[in-house]
Amino acid sequence: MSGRTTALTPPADARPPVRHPEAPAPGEVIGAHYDNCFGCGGGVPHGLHLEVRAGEGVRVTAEFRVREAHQGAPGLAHGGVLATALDETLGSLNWLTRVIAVTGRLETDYVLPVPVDTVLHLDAEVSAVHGRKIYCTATGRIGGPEGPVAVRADAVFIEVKLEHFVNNGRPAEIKAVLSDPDQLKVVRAFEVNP
Ligand SMILES: CCCCCCCCCCCCCCCC(=O)SCCNC(=O)CCNC(=O)[C@H](O)C(C)(C)COP(=O)(O)OP(=O)(O)OC[C@H]1O[C@@H](n2cnc3c(N)ncnc32)[C@H](O)[C@@H]1OP(=O)(O)O
Repeated sequence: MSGRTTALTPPADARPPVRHPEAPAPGEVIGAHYDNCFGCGGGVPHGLHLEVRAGEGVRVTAEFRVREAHQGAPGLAHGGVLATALDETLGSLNWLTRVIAVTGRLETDYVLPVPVDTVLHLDAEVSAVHGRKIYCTATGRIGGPEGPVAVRADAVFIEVKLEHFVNNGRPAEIKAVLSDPDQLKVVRAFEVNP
């Protein structure tokens, strides 16, 4: 990290993140948390369809192919879409800690333009935890997992309870989720870690 706002710097008494004993094994694909999620859901035709894998420790990797629907400038990915890819990858870290958290702050650096059809190789990790604040970073590389960094982000996610979604989501979608057995498995994964 460099030149970051104070809010993105963990305080001195922050602690290292803890991988949950039931976290997906390294290399395992972390499935979509919601079919209609713009970042990972299979039910969104123009979505990112991000495929995320668990890594070692509290780390994930992901791939995202930029498609025509993701353009900003002609032939280039929209910056907001790239921020979404970083945000979604960071959000997937929830599955390694089994702590449910939402983005509080996301600061993004755009280093290289990303053409349509490029595969963005993402990785993200939690660097520190302080109370409900989860400090994390992500990078997106092009030309391969070891290629040059095209985008990167530092973020603070804030731990929330399931009520955050139940109380704030549109009732129709909440009702549908709570009556879907597959979706309930996602909810239960977090209920075991209150
Ligand atoms: C039935 C449903 C099934 C659901 C199944 C599971 C679904 C799993 C979905 C996962 C999805 C992931 C997808 C990708 C990640 C998104 O995109 S998440 C969506 C984007 N983010 C949001 O919508 C969040 C909107 N913001 C909020 O709701 C509220 O501001 C927050 C973030 C919950 C915080 O509110 P709050 O709980 O009142 O927090 P508060 O007590 O004021 O502060 C707590 C601490 O956090 C710090 N803090 C608060 N806000 C910030 C901030 N913006 N920046 C820095 N620090 C902050 C405070 O300073 C405080 O620090 P301490 O004083 O403790 O040191």
